[in-house]
Amino acid sequence: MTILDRIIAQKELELPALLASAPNFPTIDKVRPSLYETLITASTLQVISEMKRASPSKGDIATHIDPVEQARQYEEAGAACISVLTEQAFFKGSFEDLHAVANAVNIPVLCKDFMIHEVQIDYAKAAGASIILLIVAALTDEQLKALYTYATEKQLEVLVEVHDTEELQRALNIGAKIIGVNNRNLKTFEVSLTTTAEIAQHLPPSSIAFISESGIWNAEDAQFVANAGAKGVLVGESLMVSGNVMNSLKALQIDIIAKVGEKR
Ligand SMILES: O=C(O)c1ccccc1NCC(=O)[C@H](O)[C@H](O)COP(=O)(O)O
Repeated sequence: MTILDRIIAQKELELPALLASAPNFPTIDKVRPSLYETLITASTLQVISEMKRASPSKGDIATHIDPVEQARQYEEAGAACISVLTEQAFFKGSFEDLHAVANAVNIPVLCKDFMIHEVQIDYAKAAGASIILLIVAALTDEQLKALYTYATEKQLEVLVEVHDTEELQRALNIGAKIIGVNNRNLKTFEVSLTTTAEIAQHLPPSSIAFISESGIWNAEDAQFVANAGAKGVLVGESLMVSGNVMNSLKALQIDIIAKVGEKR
């Protein structure tokens, strides 16, 4: 069984409890900017900054950090979006973290979880997310389409995550507008930024907002994925352990103005 299989099995175990109750978070009444619009109009690499306490590949990363304080620093440093890991068993996150962060900031907020059922999207929305993640590798084509449609009908944006060209095609088939390449192989934990460069070559010349996820530590990494065509990066561990969020995040916001005729 791969780690992704184990996480999905855990999600299936948790579904009955979610289905048996309704989300009960105080309403957050905020109109957030569209991440998609921010990405396709940006002239600097946009940073989606993640609140990540722990992970299956690294164990505990930063369990002591307060999500609201971290989120405020991300927003102040110019993050385009805040990703909040809500998965509990493997990442030590929660919908409560998501709600607290969504309440504290005005930028887009991504519910980073392993979605397999509409009820999880209901919880994400109720907790204040403006974006959800769908991982192609975790879903059948039917599930992917159904969850994508369900989320967009609820006025949520959707980040569709892929790791190879076959998954990219499946994301394109459902009309995904924001596509993230995860540089981390969720089956082996191997991280390689060349995954972004390889998959970018298969992107159609269209207005897809293309993001590179995982393994981004410094300006050199940011430059590498920007050269491959990324408009944004999703960054967790390096910002969680940096000790200076402002400097670390700003270092990633490199210039990405495309030359005339160049495909980005
Ligand atoms: O991070 C993991 O170990 C992991 C394992 C299995 C499934 C997902 C996993 N991470 C989720 C993510 O996609 C990352 O948190 C995110 O892209 C940020 O990555 P990083 O900057 O390398 O912390």
